[in-house]
Amino acid sequence: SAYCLATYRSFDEKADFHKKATSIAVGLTVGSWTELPEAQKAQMEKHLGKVISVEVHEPAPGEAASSRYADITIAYPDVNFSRDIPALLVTVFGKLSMDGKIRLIDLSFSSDFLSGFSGPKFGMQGVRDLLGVHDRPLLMSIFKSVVGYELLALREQFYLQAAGGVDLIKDDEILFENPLTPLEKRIEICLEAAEQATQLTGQKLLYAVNLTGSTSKLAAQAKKAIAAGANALLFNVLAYGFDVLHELSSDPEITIPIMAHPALAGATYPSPHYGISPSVLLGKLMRLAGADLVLFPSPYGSVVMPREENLAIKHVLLTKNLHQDYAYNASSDAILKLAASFPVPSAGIHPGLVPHILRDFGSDVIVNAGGGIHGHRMGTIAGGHAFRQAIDATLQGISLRDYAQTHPELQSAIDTWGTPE
Ligand SMILES: CCCC(=O)/C(O)=C/OP(=O)(O)O
Ligand SMILES: [Mg+2]
Repeated sequence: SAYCLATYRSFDEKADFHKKATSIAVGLTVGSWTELPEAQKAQMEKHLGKVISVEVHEPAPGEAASSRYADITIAYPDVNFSRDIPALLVTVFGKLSMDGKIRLIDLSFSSDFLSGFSGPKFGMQGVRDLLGVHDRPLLMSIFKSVVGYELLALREQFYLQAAGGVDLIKDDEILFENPLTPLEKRIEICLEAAEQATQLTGQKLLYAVNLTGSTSKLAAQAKKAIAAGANALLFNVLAYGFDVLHELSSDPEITIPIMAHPALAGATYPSPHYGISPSVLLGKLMRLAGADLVLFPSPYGSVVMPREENLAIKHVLLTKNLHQDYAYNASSDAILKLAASFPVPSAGIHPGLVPHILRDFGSDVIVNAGGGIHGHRMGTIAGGHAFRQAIDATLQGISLRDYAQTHPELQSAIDTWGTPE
């Protein structure tokens, strides 16, 4: 049979980690092993978890005993669970997530398990194709201060963002269905504004409207949005669960890209001793569940995630396949290639940070900002221009300060937020 692999980082001052690994492998699969009669063992073997590796890290001299840990990899027979993310997560980290200082730091999937997932419907390439932009990073802006606003105010704010040359505009994740700006109306006025802006910029534009409401109505709500002309969806995945994203992304009638927002991720990824690593939570699982674009805190903004974690997310969102061809995964010929998801490092991004973003992510990235656009001293349109100028300069290998000498919007952004260069 084939296996899904989970790697944990377990902290314990004196545990026998090999013993612990065996108890995890048995406890989360067949329950008990040594006491079983031989006849039963033969029958249960295919359900038995296997310890793949245990790497113990003893504290260095002078280091606290509490820093002792082991990285433990366990192979779980995929015959033990159904082809859905809840089944996998409950198997590999359900009860175990509550059992002391232990963190899920990696997951890899058997081809059989992956066969249950078609991944992102558009992915990075598909989003680029929709916009007709293949030669540079994309630029996205975020509505700011939307709650309590009337349609006209929203329309105006949308137009100013679009006129600044952004490629995508997203609702803020805290904008829900409300009497002032109901979904269909919001879509109508924003797409009108988009058309008006396109006459100025010549650019196409995606507007990711926030898909909200009760889970049972989400698919219908998405189709209502599409009927109203929506061309992208924003979705607060973690508040609903990965399986809801999977349902939406695999629905053939949902024919527009889905943008995954990381809201609530901070409840799970930050601790080094507990929870789930960002590359799993905001990387592999988002792509597996079918997110076309994935937002996550950048290493340099206001809500910060360590740079190595950002780079790990980038890797798993873009890598050619999520299948780990392991000795235990017999069918290596059916390696599936899920479409790559667009990385969107976010929060506190301003034009001065563009060189860092392109250094870390290259061109396959979406530069995303709310305050960094609306907070521009010369106004929102200038905010978009400043970002486009920063991207152009960086792609040409010109320093922002030099480029700013002939580009006032960029100069003004540097005056306000500086640039680490
Ligand atoms: C990581 C999510 C970022 C987000 O939702 C958001 O609204 C960012 O806004 P700014 O920090 O760019 O103003
Ligand atoms: Mg937001």
